[in-house]
Amino acid sequence: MPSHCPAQIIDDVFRMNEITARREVVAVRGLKVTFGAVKALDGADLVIHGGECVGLVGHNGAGKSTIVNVINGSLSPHAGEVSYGGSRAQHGISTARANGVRCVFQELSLCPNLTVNENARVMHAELAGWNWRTKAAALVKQQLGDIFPGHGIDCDSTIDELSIAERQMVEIAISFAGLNEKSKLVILDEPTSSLDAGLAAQLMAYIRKFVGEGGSVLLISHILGEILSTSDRIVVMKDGRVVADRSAPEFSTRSLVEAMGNVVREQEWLRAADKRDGAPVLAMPPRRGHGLAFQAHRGEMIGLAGLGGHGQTETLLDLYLSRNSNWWPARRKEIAFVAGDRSLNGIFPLWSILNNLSIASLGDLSSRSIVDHDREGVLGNGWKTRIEIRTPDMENRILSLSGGNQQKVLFARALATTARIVLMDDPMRGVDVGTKQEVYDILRSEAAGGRTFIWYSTEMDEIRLCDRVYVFREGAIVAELAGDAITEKNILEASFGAGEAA
Ligand SMILES: Nc1ncnc2c1ncn2[C@@H]1O[C@H](COP(=O)(O)OP(=O)(O)OP(=O)(O)O)[C@@H](O)[C@H]1O
Repeated sequence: MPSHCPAQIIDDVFRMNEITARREVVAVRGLKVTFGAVKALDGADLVIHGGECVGLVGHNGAGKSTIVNVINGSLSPHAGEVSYGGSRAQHGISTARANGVRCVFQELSLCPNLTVNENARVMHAELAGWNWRTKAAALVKQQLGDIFPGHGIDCDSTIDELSIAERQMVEIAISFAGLNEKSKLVILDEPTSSLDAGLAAQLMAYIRKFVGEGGSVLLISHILGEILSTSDRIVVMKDGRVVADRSAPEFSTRSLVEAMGNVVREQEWLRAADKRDGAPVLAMPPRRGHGLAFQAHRGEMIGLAGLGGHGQTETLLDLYLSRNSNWWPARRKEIAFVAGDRSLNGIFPLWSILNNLSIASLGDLSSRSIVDHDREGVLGNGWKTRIEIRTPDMENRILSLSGGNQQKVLFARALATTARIVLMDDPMRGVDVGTKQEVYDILRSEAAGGRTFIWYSTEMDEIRLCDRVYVFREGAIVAELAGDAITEKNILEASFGAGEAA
């Protein structure tokens, strides 16, 4: 066996890394995909090399998920080329998988009635043989621990027993895991949409480790901070085309927003004066008999903060039920709800976009139980323009919309009602920066007009927009912050219970 001096070994390692880095993992060129009148991809090019994290950004409906569906083999382009590892092969899901392409979809795709370990078996056919359960359990446990140390997920639970954040964590872990062969390219479409800041940071750190070891990641996110901090290269899409493709340090938040075709707004969010005069419009005693009570006043924007899954969604549901009967629906609802898990609780998948939007306003749009379809159409077109729902026709099926555009419909459904209180369960999941700015303005003006918003958000920037914030820990409210006391530091301290021991 030849002996090598240490310098030579280091040289070899460097050379190997360079070869890996230049290796083309996936390349798509001149892709065209149309859905009826919509050009989802209009000549898009994208090349991903070994050992790099490519950030992919663009407005809702820009074509990001469509390009992903072509890369993972589930959608055949109408024109263009797809190659894996530098060579063209027959396009399809099995070719993509054989070339190490794994994908975490925006709409999570785990089987809800199977356990975590059984889902791993579905995704990894190589987990075969009489002891596949033991192998699956070891694989998932190890991968979850590597990405999300201290996760606390029981892998024998069925998926429907897990929170939306835990489901997202499981799907991410299963995609990175490899029994015989590691994944070469992991595509993450909005991977942090349901993760709180701590879990998102763990994932970003793992992505850097994975690409450092030669793997590749295509990271799609509307949270520009994580794109800028984690990617080596950033690709910007607009209307089905790639409009910018540069190394990450060449971008700033401003230049990214501009490249996406949005105008950067500098204006400061001025918090309104304290609105806690008069009787609260909504109140709830301390949850589980401990912690603080909840109160909301007319025109207040109240944030629910804390680590994900600590009782925020349950509080929203309790508040909703406190004003709604399950068995006798009110004609005019006092309270509207924007659901967090859009595919599970939000959209009616077989209905049109318009019907999905108007469903909560039918009482207002009808007389003698007959819906006035002209007024319904006006309502739909008004919101289509107001928050830019990208579709040629509101009569199209809701599933023809991109994920972010579906989310806008859910948002419009609640805002279009006459309800004076709006509960929002992380409603901006997957919504692009430009639209977010529009929506923040709408919220601000509606609150000034006396509407009350109760807003659970996993994004610190959104929590900072609120007048008052309740921080949750272990199912109860542990802190109340108002005005200038709403800072990331105070929220984190309350979330982790820092300072209590002191
Ligand atoms: N199955 C479909 N039927 C009809 N139109 C579709 C279908 N899938 C996607 N589209 C359209 O193709 C365009 C691109 O959608 P895509 O999902 O790729 O956007 P995206 O950039 O991923 O958006 P988002 O940020 O909201 O996820 C959109 O206009 C969408 O409405």
